[in-house]
Amino acid sequence: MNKKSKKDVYILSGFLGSGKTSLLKQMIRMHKAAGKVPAVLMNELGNVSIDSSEVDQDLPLAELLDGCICCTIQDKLEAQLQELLWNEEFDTLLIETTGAAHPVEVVDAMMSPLFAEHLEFKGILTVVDAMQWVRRQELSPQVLQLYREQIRHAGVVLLNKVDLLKEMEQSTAVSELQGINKHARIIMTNYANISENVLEQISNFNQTEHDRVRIQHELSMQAIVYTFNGVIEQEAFENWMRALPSTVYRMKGYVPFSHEKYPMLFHYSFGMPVYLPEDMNMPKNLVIIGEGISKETISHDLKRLEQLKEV
Ligand SMILES: Nc1nc2c(ncn2[C@@H]2O[C@H](COP(=O)(O)OP(=O)(O)OP(=O)(O)O)[C@@H](O)[C@H]2O)c(=O)[nH]1
Repeated sequence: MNKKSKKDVYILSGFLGSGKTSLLKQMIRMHKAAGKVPAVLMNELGNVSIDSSEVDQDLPLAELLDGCICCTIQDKLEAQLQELLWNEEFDTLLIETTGAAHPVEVVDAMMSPLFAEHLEFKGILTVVDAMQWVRRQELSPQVLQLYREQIRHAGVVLLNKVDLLKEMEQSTAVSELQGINKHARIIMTNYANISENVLEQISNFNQTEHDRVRIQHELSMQAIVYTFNGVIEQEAFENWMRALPSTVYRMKGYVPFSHEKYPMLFHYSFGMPVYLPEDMNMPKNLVIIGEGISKETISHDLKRLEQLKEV
């Protein structure tokens, strides 16, 4: 593991051909200009990588081919991430997803409790092909639904290829996208050309701690990592879990219950918890993925459960 242990992670989402690789190139340029080293993880559906030749040779690069991060190749993703974290020197990880990926599933696949404490999830940037958006009625209902999901969970939405639209169409498209995600910053781009202050909207890129906390609260999607120091009562944990808002989509990790020798593997998906005993010690990390949730509140509440057990 290198000197800066927490790596900022951005997910680049968007339908096929929308401009994700163009955005990746812009983000690499921006990070380099700020003196940061970005690493790139590319996921493609085919078994040959086409886009990886677009990435500068000197950057750490991992490729996941022949399947989508969010469903078929989760294990490979874990292995690739671990390899990058342990063997490469970098500050930021840029993940380019396939056009078929659901963003919540990608965040879920990426935030493994085995190493989540080394990752700082910054947000999702979704690229929308402006012309395809105008003609979206030609898409199947399933593809249209995926489109909406990619927009709904983004911190920033790029309405890309605006050179192909008339001015009137541009403003209509912007308000339609804002209607789907009122928290996101919607920006019109050509060739995904964004300015540095767009990254400032979703990260602590050159920012004070105060600004970072304020902006994090406004983000659409968050992944929070809590590391337990002590043990907790299962009943108290379940009471806490039941009081969570419905915008917590997913939790997973190893929870140290007072009655168990080792932390238990815990999975929670849209309200349904599953517990599995472990027969060895695992990192006591709990990953919480959702929208409009506060890291401070969650950390405070879980710490209190640990303190309850101490007295
Ligand atoms: N006219 C126009 N073309 C663009 C713009 N941005 C990207 N393109 C073109 O659109 C095509 C797809 O761009 P990419 O950046 O490769 O998009 P992608 O989302 O990575 O594509 P896939 O990896 O195939 O999903 C390329 O031929 C780009 O040159 C734009 O703003 N205007």
